[in-house]
Amino acid sequence: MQESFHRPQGVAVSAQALQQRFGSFHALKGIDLELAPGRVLALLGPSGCGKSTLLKILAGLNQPSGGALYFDGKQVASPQACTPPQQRRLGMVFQDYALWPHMTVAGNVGFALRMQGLARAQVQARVDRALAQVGLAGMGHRQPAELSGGQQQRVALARAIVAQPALLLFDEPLSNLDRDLRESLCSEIGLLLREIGTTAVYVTHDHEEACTLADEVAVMFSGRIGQCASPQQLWGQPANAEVARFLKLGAVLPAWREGRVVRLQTDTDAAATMQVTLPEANMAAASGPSHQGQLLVPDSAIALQQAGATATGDAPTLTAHIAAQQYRSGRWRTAIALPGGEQLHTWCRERLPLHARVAVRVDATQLRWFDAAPAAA
Ligand SMILES: Nc1ncnc2c1ncn2[C@@H]1O[C@H](COP(=O)(O)OP(=O)(O)OP(=O)(O)O)[C@@H](O)[C@H]1O
Repeated sequence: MQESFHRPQGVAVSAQALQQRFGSFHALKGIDLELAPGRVLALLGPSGCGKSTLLKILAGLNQPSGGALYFDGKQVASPQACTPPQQRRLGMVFQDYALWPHMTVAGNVGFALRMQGLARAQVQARVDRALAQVGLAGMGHRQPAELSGGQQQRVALARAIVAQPALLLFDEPLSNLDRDLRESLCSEIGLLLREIGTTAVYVTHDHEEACTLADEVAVMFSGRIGQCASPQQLWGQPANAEVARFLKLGAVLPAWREGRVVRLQTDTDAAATMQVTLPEANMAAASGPSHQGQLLVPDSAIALQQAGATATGDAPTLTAHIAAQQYRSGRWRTAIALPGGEQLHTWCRERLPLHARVAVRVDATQLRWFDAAPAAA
């Protein structure tokens, strides 16, 4: 029986319950997404979570085994029918640039326009404009082999935008470049996307890249979206412990709560328990009166208590030990290990002895609670 899906209005991309099976392996297990025109979505997640598989369905390179995909309210993919890539008005940028080595830069960028039968002068004008937009004005006569990796990726970007696509797709385009170049090109791509206003989907496993570029970030795990939100929301209000762990927001500790009162063991001594009352806003992932679950202690919520200092006010404290320190830009980035092995990170002015026992003051207003999730099907 064919499932029924709604025809989305005013949405550039709408994925409804998308599934992808490869034989018995279920690579996408029901993806729902909506992307407004001109917005940039990053697909972020660990290796093998299904980012590229989802991008290939958007590109028309894979046909979904379930669900439906709409571009501008028109269905482009379902298990029954699939619009081919060349009819989807797409621009694509891949990790390996995929430039034709025997063509000049201008030849590469203008190829699709020539195939569309545009007049020579028109092709030239649009190629020149696209090259200027990516910072390669005047380099159209060069061969790809005469360019650096970063410049080749700019050519690929110019080629993707020159035909004014309705949707731009990026598959880890910066992962072959060194760190400095990655950072600068990433901000440039972000600015360019805002300038041209094209809807875009960008696959990456790099948190910073996702935040720099995207209006929304979908964090994926094992073929599902764990959370889709703005970078600010994701970092400030992670929806579950898996998202918090993946984003490395801090330590995620097993705990117990009754109402808003959370208790966790703070030391190897079973009697040592920290008890805090969380603000209502930090309990969004809680239901029912009491529950076993996990407490996120973000790195930003902790401060090392000076040796010998007495606890101030009723700030809760954890006992931990110094696990490692690295000197960076005049300060020590300090890893603190909690009894269960989880680590928190903070900055110190001074070097501390390795394995020294320390007390860690915790700002309870920054803690977040997650009820233990039922076992995944
Ligand atoms: N054609 C295929 N046949 C069988 N399995 C596949 C196929 N394509 C992808 N897979 C599997 O589907 C899962 C998701 O793969 P995908 O490439 O989408 O992950 P990813 O999140 O993009 O990972 P990475 O960041 O490493 O590129 C993986 O387990 C992969 O092995």
